[in-house]
Amino acid sequence: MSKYELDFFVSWEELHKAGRLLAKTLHELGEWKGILTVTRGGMVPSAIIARELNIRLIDTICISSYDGQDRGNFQLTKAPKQDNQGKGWLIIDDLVDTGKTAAEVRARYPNAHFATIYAKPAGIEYVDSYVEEVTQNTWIRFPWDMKLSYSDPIVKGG
Ligand SMILES: O=P(O)(O)OC[C@H]1O[C@H](OP(=O)(O)OP(=O)(O)O)[C@H](O)[C@@H]1O
Repeated sequence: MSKYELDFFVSWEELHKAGRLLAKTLHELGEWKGILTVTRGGMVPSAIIARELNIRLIDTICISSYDGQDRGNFQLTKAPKQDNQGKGWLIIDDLVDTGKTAAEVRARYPNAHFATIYAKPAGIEYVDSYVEEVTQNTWIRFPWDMKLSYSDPIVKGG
């Protein structure tokens, strides 16, 4: 049985708004050399932040660990070399959940600034900036994982 009891549905508009809020925070912190995007979840947030902060230098850290809601094999397929352990760079992901991905990435780039849109308590210690905290038992449904579909009226079970 899944340990996630709650669904948190995020629309494109909400994601865009949260991404802009994160960009504002990051802008106030100073100048950034570039973005290291944690694929795939960090790609849309990175696009929003890159546009707002006029960042054109973007690289990827290719890593995955989930198969649906199940934690699968941890796979790191690409981690670019960085001068000075990532100093002056932003690392962007959509969320930290257990913090395992963030811990792995941080160990490689300890001087970079790790930022996410959402953070759950177990992973929050690895994040320098985030927009919103959600509970550990919540599964976040990002807009790229959803489609519009018909819903029954509430009186009919919708
Ligand atoms: O804090 P953690 O428990 O490590 O979970 C967070 C990570 O899990 C998700 O990626 P996922 O492994 O699902 O890869 P994907 O974004 O390519 O689907 C998410 O984008 C984070 O990178």
